[in-house]
Amino acid sequence: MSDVMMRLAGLTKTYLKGKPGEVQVLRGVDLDLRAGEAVALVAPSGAGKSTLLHIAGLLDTPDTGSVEIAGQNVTGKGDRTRTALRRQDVGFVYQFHHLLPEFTALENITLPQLANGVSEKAAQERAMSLLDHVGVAARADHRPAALSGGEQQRVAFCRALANKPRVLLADEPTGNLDPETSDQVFDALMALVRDEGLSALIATHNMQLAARMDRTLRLDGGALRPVE
Ligand SMILES: Nc1ncnc2c1ncn2[C@@H]1O[C@H](COP(=O)(O)OP(=O)(O)OP(=O)(O)O)[C@@H](O)[C@H]1O
Repeated sequence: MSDVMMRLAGLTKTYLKGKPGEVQVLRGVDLDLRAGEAVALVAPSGAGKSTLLHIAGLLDTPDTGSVEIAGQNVTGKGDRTRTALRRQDVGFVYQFHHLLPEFTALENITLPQLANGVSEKAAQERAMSLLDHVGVAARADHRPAALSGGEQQRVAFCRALANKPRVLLADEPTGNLDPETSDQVFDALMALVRDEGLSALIATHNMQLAARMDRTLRLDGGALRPVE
């Protein structure tokens, strides 16, 4: 189907295969993430949420099954191609921001664009527009240590979207914030996702945040099931 932005089909993953401690984490994960759709991923701790997000984000490979992004089958491609596709098509947000401490907020968002061949002027314009969108433009020249946790996470969202990915993957993007800040920062993320027309798979333990997305899937027993 043409409106499927990311298709995961029959993904399996076992750690320590044939060794003591073997763990079969994914046992056949299927997901069609449609263009412009935001899907919440909920999972008990240890169910394999990070494993799934890393495979979807081309940071790891499945044992079997395939990952397709915008109709292109990524499975089996070499490291270099997968890295290029990841840079171009996928934005990643983690629970902790992972911003570069020695660079300002603005620089953290311009650097990935410069690495992708964007001109400095265009990169800065894009960065400022994103920062403005999430309400931290006034903090553009601050380094991460001089920003609040919520501001750091907003900057991390901007960085993830800097290169205009088609798919956003997020692993507990507001998980380290207090509930009120988490709510506001999550609103900023959803506004970005909607306005940029992104397809998003966002892991959260918070069912109220999950309810703001288009649908919710639970990862349990190695497979995805809808949550009503
Ligand atoms: N490299 C590895 N080698 C062996 N076992 C691993 C490895 N990575 C993860 N596991 C195991 O696989 C299971 C799933 O791990 P994963 O990190 O994907 O879970 P998770 O759902 O993200 O957990 P959490 O919500 O607690 O972060 C866990 O039992 C974990 O201990």
